[in-house]
Amino acid sequence: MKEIVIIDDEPEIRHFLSYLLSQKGYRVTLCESGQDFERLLPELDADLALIDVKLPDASGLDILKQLKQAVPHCIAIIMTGYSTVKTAVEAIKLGANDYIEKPFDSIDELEALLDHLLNHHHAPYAHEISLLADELGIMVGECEDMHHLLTLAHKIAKKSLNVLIEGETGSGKDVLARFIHHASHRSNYPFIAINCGALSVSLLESELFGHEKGAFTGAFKERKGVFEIADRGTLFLDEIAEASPATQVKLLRTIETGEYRRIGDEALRRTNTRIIAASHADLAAAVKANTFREDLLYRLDVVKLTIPPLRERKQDIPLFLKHFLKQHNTSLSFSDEAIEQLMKYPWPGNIRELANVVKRAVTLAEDETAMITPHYLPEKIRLHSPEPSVISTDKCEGSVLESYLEEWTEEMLRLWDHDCEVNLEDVLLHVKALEVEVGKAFVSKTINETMGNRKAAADKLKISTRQLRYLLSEKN
Ligand SMILES: Nc1ncnc2c1ncn2[C@@H]1O[C@H](COP(=O)(O)OP(=O)(O)OP(=O)(O)O)[C@@H](O)[C@H]1O
Repeated sequence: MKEIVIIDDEPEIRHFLSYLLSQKGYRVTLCESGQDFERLLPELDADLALIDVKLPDASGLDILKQLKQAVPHCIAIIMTGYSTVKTAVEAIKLGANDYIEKPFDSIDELEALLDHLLNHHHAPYAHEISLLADELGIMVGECEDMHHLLTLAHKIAKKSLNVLIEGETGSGKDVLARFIHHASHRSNYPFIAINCGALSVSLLESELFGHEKGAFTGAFKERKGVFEIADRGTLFLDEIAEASPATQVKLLRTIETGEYRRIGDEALRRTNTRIIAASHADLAAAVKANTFREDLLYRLDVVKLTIPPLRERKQDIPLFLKHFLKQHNTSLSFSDEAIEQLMKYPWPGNIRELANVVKRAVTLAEDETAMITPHYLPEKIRLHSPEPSVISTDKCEGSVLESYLEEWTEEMLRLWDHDCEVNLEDVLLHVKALEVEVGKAFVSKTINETMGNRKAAADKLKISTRQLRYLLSEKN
């Protein structure tokens, strides 16, 4: 017989759960305080624990840690009130299997959750995650941090919580947002992605909230906004840090109340959209720099998922290569030397950059060879040495630029001296690489100066944010 322990100081909750679960044939043990739990712990061998997040003499998180240490196989569910949802998410990060909100909305759902957890436990979750990832063309890889991240994303997907995804450019924020949408109960409704950095203030507001006919010059007919289109679905707000202060205020209001107005319309409309926001910039730093609203960050950052950059999960590079080769439907493979070279490169553009490198190599190598050798890799990768000779987006000190320029000049003079056969295309690629790296260095330096505010950096450099993203090789 499966044993369930209930740790809650409210007698009504203990009695209700005890009655419900005994009826279902589970053996139930009750604890009314942290002290009670500690007394029981040495003898405890429960299959499932329901833990109140706040007890008068202990925190649910401490109890969870003790439980996971003493009885690792025990399934843990945190019981929380709305105001403590953030703590519940914290509990999931610490190993809780799920959380439920009190008062319980639906007893059926609670029963179904307990039955599912007790009868299918860990393996099916991993299985469900890998099935969904396959379906969406997501390569999960072997990095433990990524596995934790996807497990957490999968667990919270079914809750109506806003999510904030942080991660460097090209690291897979959009991919993760789609994964959450498809793992949620909203998957039959639209997933809409919108880039807050790519549109002017008025265009962004019209995209978000919609407009009435004649609301502004050029508004020839009425238009739905994405809050309306993604009703009951998911709205992915990419590059949220770049929304203007005025748009941030409107977003905050809609996120808080679920209400909005189309531009040029007085009527109040309602939306039930889950927000997933993403930023490559550190939003906490943006709040400190007064470029992002603290209250908006608080609303968005209910669950924060941080994607590690590719350079911190290089063990996955060979798997990504296979994944992308398969997508190109080719029999080509990478030589050991090419893989070695790819493993040394720091990948400032992350997975997008890697995908582009594979695409380029396949295009060049197809019909010429069966093996992609370093020859088919871009200069920046072939020339890269583990020392910081290539400018990365987060290292933009003058010395790094200087050493890159020195290396570039040396290589150009070598080509010029004709001691080897010259392929003019290679020379021109080398010139192009210089343009790219110098552009990137200026942009990175300016973004650092503006504390991550891309709009301010673009203004300072007298370019558009779209151009800035292009210079950072963020868009194909
Ligand atoms: N785990 C993954 N498996 C397969 N492909 C991936 C994975 N992660 C990212 N990619 C691919 O890498 C590219 C960039 O991913 P994505 O657009 O999600 O990055 P991003 O962090 O949202 O970028 P940006 O900061 O520019 O918005 C896409 O082509 C995507 O398909």
